[in-house]
Amino acid sequence: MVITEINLYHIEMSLLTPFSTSYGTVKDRALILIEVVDENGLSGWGEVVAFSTPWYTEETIETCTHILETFLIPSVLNQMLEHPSDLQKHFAPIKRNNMAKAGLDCAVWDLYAKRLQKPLWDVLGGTRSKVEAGVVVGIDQPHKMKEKIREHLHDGYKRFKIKIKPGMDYELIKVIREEFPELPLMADANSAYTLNDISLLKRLDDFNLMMIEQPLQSDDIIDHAILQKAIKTPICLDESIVSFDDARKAIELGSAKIINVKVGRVGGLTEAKRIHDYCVDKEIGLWVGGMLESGVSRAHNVALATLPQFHIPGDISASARYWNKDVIMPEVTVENGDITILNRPGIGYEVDVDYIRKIAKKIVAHKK
Ligand SMILES: O=C(O)CCC(=O)c1ccccc1C(=O)O
Ligand SMILES: [Mg+2]
Repeated sequence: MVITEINLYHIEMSLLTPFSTSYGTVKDRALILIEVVDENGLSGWGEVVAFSTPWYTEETIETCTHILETFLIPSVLNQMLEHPSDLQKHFAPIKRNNMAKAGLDCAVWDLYAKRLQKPLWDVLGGTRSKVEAGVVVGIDQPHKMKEKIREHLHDGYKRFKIKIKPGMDYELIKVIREEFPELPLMADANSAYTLNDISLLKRLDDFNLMMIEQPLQSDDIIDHAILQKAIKTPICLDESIVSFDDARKAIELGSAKIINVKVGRVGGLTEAKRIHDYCVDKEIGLWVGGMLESGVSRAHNVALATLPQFHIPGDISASARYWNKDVIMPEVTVENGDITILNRPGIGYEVDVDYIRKIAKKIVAHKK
């Protein structure tokens, strides 16, 4: 296939409820939707999930725009690609900038599957016809967090993640556990602790959490290995894993028993699948993470989650959990805690281009 045109749609959507983590709060979500068009006029879609500020990783929407327009798009436009994994050699001279790469990678995977007239989940090697949905409750007053959990339980979600931070940890989880003793519960610290907090982190073993996500700093895989030896709760790494090699090293060191795979963080579906395949042999638990993203990226996440090692329900919730109106048709829905896979070519959901054009702050077309 030859990509003859690449369009960047800069959009902004307001979250229905602000989302708070140990780093801060997100309310208005800026995103870039990427459309790649082939020589036959067929389109594939991807999304840049970086935030406006570098709080989660070092990338931002602005750095991604720069890297895409100056390096990634020129390296791909009008090149012959046999398979989406051919992008890796075009990306190789450009270090990191994974969210910029992932946006393009996902668009090319969607296009590739559409050209084959096959669903993306099938082309990726998925084996499930539905995926289990989990949900995240941001940091808030404990009674409000419990209220949210009650609502989401009612909606059927199968795994509950709460955000924690110093001062909102032991007592918070305790009050939640008192009301929900059997809840499949986990906590995400977004790097808010250090090894100085080891006694507190040990005490969290009291709560039978499914896992604790990214308790220590992003690059602390050695410290995470020390912590994992000291606590019973399985450690799940998020921010620390930005590549296949990071996953390999963290597993080798014993820094985690579980990995949260985010397509954006690792640079696309090709790298995500490599991590997946490695973790099958190593018996590492896997789930698909979320980035408060639009339906385009949610659709890619659903496809990825059909791969066999994704046994744990991910941060893949219904569109309506985030947005008044999503950019795909139909929206992603959760029924009895499951998202049913659509058996249509590519991501399976239709992108609402009219709506995107209407809300876009800027549309930039690239062709030679
Ligand atoms: O998409 C979601 O439902 C929320 C997922 C989430 O927790 C998150 C959202 C934005 C940035 C980082 C994280 C995280 O997993 O740490
Ligand atoms: Mg996380």
